Amino acid sequence: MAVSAITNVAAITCVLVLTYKLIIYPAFLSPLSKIPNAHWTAPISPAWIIWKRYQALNNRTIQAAHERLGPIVRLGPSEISINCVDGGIKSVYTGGFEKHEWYPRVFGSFGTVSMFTMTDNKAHSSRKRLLSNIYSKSFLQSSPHIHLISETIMLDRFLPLIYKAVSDNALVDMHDLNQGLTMDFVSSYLYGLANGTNFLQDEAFRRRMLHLYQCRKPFEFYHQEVPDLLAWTKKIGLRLIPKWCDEANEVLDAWGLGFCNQADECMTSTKLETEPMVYKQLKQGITKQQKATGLPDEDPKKQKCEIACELYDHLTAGHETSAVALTYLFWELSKQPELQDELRKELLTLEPRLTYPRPNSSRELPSPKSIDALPLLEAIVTETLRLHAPIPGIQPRVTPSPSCTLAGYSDIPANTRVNAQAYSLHRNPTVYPEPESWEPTRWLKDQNSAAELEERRRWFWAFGSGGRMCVGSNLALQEMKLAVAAIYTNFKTSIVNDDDIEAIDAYTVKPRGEKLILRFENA
Ligand code: HEM
Repeated sequence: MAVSAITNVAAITCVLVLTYKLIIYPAFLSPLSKIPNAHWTAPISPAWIIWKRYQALNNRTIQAAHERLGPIVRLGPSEISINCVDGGIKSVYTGGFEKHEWYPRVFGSFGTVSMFTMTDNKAHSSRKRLLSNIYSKSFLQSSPHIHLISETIMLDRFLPLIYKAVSDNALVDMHDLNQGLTMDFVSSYLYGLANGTNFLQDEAFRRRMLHLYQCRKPFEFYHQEVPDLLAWTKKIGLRLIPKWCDEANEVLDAWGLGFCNQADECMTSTKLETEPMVYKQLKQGITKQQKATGLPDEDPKKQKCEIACELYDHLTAGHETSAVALTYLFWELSKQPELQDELRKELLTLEPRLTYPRPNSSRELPSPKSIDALPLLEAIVTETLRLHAPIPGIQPRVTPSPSCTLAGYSDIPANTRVNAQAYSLHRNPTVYPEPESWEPTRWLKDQNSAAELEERRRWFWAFGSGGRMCVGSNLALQEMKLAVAAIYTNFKTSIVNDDDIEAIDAYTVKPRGEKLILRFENA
């Protein structure tokens, strides 16, 4: 009798403690309980947001919650979303909150981490210091390597393809071609022009590799949001991620490693065609850092994996994002023939012009600086990156110890997952009136006040902000502007098939239909 009374008291105590810990404290007493709930179950369970993520509705769901509840919302017992600059992205991202493990869980490769996937700020800064300079605007604009890459890709691959399509009256899948263009560009800079891809001219290989890369994406959810479930199911022999994803990973890893082997053979080259700019900078930097520690040289195999992992991220982050931005830019412009004419007028002020075929076989292109200075082109690119941000999804960070204040809410406990998303920041109607409308003029100096432009710039988050901001933004902008300038100097575009052009709801996006069929005509 006494024993059963003790058991009962223990059981009741247990229930009371659990009720307090799992319901009463998080829902009513935690400092997070003051933050508006995106869903009534958010304080006690992350299930509802995980379910939305499983259904690929993350970005839209969070946006709807901010529209209803304001600049800060609670998504789960220990997860919040912010949607403001002051007290929001300025505190979290410029303030250097560390990355959440979400990144290495899904994007890790070669058994190690890269600048993109490192959670620790110190290790990250030391890696970023090695690479910032060769991705800076001034370096890229005056780089003879980028000059040769631009000339080769534009004059020998991209423009001849479009020119031929016009002559043959053939249609062009611009989304497919954009991925070829950006992969050729970024891989040539990473590993050397002679070692990079030639996706533009090798259609079959391009389609195969892009398919392998894209086919794994629907399964990223499991790594990102339910890693424990993935581990448990694996233990009992149940596969949530199909075997062919592993096979695709193997092929892609071998491909990434192959680039590094080729680049390594060109380490001593100073020829523009073969010198592997980013590879060389990274390898020399990592070796120097290792020497500075005074410890023995790093195991060459380990170093190889570190470099392969880092550069594989640049290859993937670098081609996919710029390609999708170009797809939406061509789509928007193809709906507006008058704006194409206006842009062409601006492009014809370039010296020399980007005319194709080349007059007198000249290969000289206008300087990147002169292309960068064109206001309408700049406005068109910026507006595309606002409305069709290639990374519109959440960028999770963790709050620091012991606590912090965000959007006016104080005592937010350490280790709370906090996200912002460009999808929402770019849809603030006070900053961007009629946010769903693609309106390049909102970025023009002569049509907006300095204060309006400054505010729009502050909320513009296509490349993120702070120490973890995109390292490749200047490369992306330079190659995109060159491609758009080359096209609209010479051609007019119109839409033939844009079925399912609406973007998927994900961290990185693409059109649901994975195509954009355009007709090109001589301008
Ligand atoms: C329009 C094109 C691009 C867009 C919109 C874009 C966007 C972004 C964003 C939003 C981030 C931060 C992500 C996060 O913290 O979750 C990022 C990081 C990064 N991006 Fe880009 N990116 C573009 C092009 C490129 C290119 C061309 C490269 C390669 C050279 C590149 C390499 C990287 C790397 C390595 C990081 C990690 C940086 C760090 O953690 O310090 N990106 N990018």
